[in-house]
Amino acid sequence: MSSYNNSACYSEARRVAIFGGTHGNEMSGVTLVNLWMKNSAEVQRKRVETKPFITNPKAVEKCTRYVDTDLNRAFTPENLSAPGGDDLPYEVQRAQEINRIFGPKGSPEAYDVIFDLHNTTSNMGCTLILESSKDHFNLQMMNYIKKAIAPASCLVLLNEHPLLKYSTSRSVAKHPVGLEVGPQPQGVLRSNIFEAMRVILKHALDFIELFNEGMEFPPCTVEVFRVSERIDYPRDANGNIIAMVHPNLQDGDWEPLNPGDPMFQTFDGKTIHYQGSGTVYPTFINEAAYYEKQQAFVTTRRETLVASAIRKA
Ligand SMILES: CC(=O)N[C@@H](CC(=O)O)C(=O)O
Ligand SMILES: [Zn+2]
Repeated sequence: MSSYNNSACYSEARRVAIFGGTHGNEMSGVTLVNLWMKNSAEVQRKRVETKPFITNPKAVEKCTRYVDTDLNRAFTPENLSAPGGDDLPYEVQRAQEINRIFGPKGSPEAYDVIFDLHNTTSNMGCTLILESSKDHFNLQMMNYIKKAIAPASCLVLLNEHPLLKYSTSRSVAKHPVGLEVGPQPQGVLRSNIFEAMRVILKHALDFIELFNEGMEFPPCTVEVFRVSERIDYPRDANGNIIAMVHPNLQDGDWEPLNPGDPMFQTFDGKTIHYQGSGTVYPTFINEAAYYEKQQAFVTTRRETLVASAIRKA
């Protein structure tokens, strides 16, 4: 019996995957997953079967983000059901394979949890990315990890924006978790970033083990940063970028940005100010991979979510 009158039940989370190389040039995830594929003792738990998996081996081989198209945008219903076999773009074929192994997406057979390991060139520190504010299992996991790593910190980015949300590799799981750690240049390994990622994974797996052992987690609150708006670089009539991230904003991920604050600096030295309606928390500031996506940074708004008590069904 539960000691809380409002606890959410989730089935045991036995099948867990750790994805690396969804982007082939994000080296912490690639390296950790390769390491754990050789020897997975570190990521196994008594009641958890963990499968480390390289999702985009061709991109890893070439040390590039992707070969034909971004794998972390490819898990749409259209792609996952597209006929065409070998004629499809490589990442669409790969998405279908991953969906067969770890999904099918949205079905009871899908993996319980997928951690997808990413690095960013932005100064974001440790960031966990969620896709739903209603997944109390994941919210409890966030609370557990935050407490376990204190006084170090990790923030939670909530991407459930109707237009800005995308179809991620991890979205085939019942409980998708993105882990984004930076700053780390593309194709580069930094020991501090690698170790930070490793520690988060350890606590995440400990949480799942405790849950599977039957531990009940009391209600809690979790601070999240909800994706609000995509901000592009200023451009001329031909679409060419005419300004850079302003020095005051550069590396200022998660710092409040207020109306009137400097945002961009044109090549001839003019400052462009933020014109929004209130305080936002910018993140993914000057991420290298987002130039092709016309995104200089995203704004987020801070909110506190309530997670119900959870226990194993
Ligand atoms: C820099 C980077 O690749 N970020 C990830 C974020 C995520 O996993 O949601 C992406 O755009 O797919
Ligand atoms: Zn990535």
